[in-house]
Amino acid sequence: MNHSTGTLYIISAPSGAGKTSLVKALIDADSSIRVSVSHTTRAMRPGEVNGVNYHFVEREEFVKMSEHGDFLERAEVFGNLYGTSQSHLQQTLDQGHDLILEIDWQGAEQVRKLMPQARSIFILPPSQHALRQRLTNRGQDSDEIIEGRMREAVSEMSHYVDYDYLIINDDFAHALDDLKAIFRANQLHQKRQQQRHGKLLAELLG
Ligand SMILES: Nc1nc2c(ncn2[C@@H]2O[C@H](COP(=O)(O)OP(=O)(O)O)[C@@H](O)[C@H]2O)c(=O)[nH]1
Ligand SMILES: Nc1ncnc2c1ncn2[C@@H]1O[C@H](COP(=O)(O)OP(=O)(O)O)[C@@H](O)[C@H]1O
Repeated sequence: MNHSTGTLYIISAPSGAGKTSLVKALIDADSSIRVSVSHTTRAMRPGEVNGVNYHFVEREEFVKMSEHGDFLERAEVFGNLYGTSQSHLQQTLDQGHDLILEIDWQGAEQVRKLMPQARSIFILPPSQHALRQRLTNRGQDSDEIIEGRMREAVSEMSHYVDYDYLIINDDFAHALDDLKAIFRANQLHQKRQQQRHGKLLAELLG
């Protein structure tokens, strides 16, 4: 038995905490890890690419997909719909790749019920002040949108207790090390399980 299934990871954080930057740095360092591309009805930001950052769709198309059962999970966040498409998800895991879902707490709850083996990570900013600073410095949202995200941040952050791991993204390099450590430890665990399984199978088959 050389084949092992990848692990599904849920990563949540309030908007602006740095989850997209951390996940990008993680996959730059380990190309075997995949990130699921969600569908959203949100408007595209400058520099975003359809099919890369998100699949940008009209509300009508999203609702149609939802009624068709295309989503593993979906939620309304900041007045926009977001969802994880089922297609390729299991295939990616079966190919042995770890797969990351960057989703909010509502989506995380749905995925935990369906796939209890998923590991979940919550990323916190060092302070609300730093969070506002990052949203402002990112320079992609209006003041009104930033205020809305700050209001939602408190409610999103209150769910961190439900996650397996908590990372404080104060110093970026330190937070990235923590994230890498979680993936590495799990990969080693999976490898060990695989060795055990291989040994058992060899014994069974004589
Ligand atoms: N439930 C769910 N939430 C999602 C999905 N994709 C993104 N989100 C969440 O939607 C929120 C807003 O994401 P986005 O518009 O990219 O803003 P950003 O977090 O400020 O970069 C974040 O909390 C994401 O985690 C998804 O497929 N499902
Ligand atoms: N540890 C950090 N210190 C300072 N700025 C950071 C840090 N991590 C991320 N940022 C910056 O904060 C902004 C928001 O990060 P982003 O990854 O877009 O957050 P999210 O995906 O959680 O909304 C970006 O401009 C990013 O470069």
